[in-house]
Amino acid sequence: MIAIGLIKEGKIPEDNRVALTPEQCKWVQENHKDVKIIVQSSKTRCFSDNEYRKAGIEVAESVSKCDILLGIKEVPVNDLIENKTYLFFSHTRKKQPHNQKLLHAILEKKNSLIDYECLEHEDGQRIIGFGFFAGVVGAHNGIMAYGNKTGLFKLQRVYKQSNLRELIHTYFGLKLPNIKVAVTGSGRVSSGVLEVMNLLGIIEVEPNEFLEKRFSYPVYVHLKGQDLYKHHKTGLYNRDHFHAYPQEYVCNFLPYTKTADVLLNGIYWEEHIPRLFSKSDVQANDFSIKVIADITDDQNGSVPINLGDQPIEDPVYGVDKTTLQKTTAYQSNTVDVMAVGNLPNELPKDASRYFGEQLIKYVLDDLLKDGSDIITRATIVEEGKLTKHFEYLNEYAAG
Ligand SMILES: NC(=O)c1ccc[n+]([C@@H]2O[C@H](COP(=O)([O-])OP(=O)(O)OC[C@H]3O[C@@H](n4cnc5c(N)ncnc54)[C@H](O)[C@@H]3O)[C@@H](O)[C@H]2O)c1
Repeated sequence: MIAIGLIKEGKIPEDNRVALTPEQCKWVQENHKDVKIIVQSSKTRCFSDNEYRKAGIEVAESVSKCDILLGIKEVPVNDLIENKTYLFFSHTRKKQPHNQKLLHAILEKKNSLIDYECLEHEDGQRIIGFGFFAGVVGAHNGIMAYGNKTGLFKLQRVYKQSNLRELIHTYFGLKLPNIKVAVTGSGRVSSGVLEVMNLLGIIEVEPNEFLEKRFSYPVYVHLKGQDLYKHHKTGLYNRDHFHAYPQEYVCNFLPYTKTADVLLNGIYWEEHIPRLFSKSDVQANDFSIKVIADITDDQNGSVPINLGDQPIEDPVYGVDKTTLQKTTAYQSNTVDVMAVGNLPNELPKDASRYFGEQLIKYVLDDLLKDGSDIITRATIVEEGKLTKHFEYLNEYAAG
């Protein structure tokens, strides 16, 4: 018998998502007779202890009897139990300083660590992620902020709805003004954004139409890599080349800053990738963007006026167009920025259900059997030792 524990999230602020919903736990137990799931009691999880009990799942204060422990966010060092296999987002593979002690403790306590972020299909596509729901919530919040700023319409908060279906109901009867929305990115975040565009009845137009035409109804343009970047010499875009040599590319986004009202940003960004625009572009008289939902959410990243994160309850701040300093949102001289690092927590039940589905489909069988290439590539630590793929973390983990 293999015992799997769903751990109570210990990171502050506490995450309300979970790796398997009550229904999914029930399904796993019914379809894997050799598996028992124990849920660690939690008052803040999006599914209550009682919902698990009703599904026939044991709820307990401790999961120390379990072999495999599933969490979401980083496990506090003092909560780590020795000799267990943990799965969670450890945020250690880029040597993040704030998690150095955690990796060190995992080695000391002879744990194994499989990081969800490193679970990838053969072609490098990530198996598990919450991007779609970040896109849904971020797009909603961006359009909501535009409504708040202009007073033209009012959208409700996502986290006050119990799930995505209920959120969709709140869109009934809503008539948006003829705004122009620029959507960037081609991953899961942007697919969540496009879902909301369609649900809100915002119509897709081509880049040239978006730049040149006026519309009497709300429109959006979807800008992917090939629309956003070109090689500084050849003027061409090649995806693999761009990923390898982003510093050789320039960004074509500037004209959109002079016609869009809202930017919903979902591109992948890292240091050498050109930014969408520069800080000083915001000061130009013809900078037309009033609201930016920076769903990607890198401080001073693709959106250079991302001046840091906000909590879910208060997601938007203003950036003064003259001083470029953070200020109160929704003033006449501000570009209003929505920047939240845990957007999927506004739709925790849907996000958890999706997460569990991917886990069951692509990971669980391998985890219960002898492992697989997917599991091997995502295993950072095995029984207290860094694996071959992650030996580069040696110094970091020792510190
Ligand atoms: N604010 C939040 O709560 C939140 C939640 C989830 C994701 N995010 C962030 O949003 C961004 C997009 O996430 P996603 O889930 O859409 O990602 P994804 O992995 O689904 O898609 C990323 C896209 O970027 C491209 N890409 C991958 N590697 C690249 C590289 N080296 N250079 C350029 N492009 C590359 C991929 O081809 C893909 O189209 C990420 O930065 C992610 O961290 C934020």
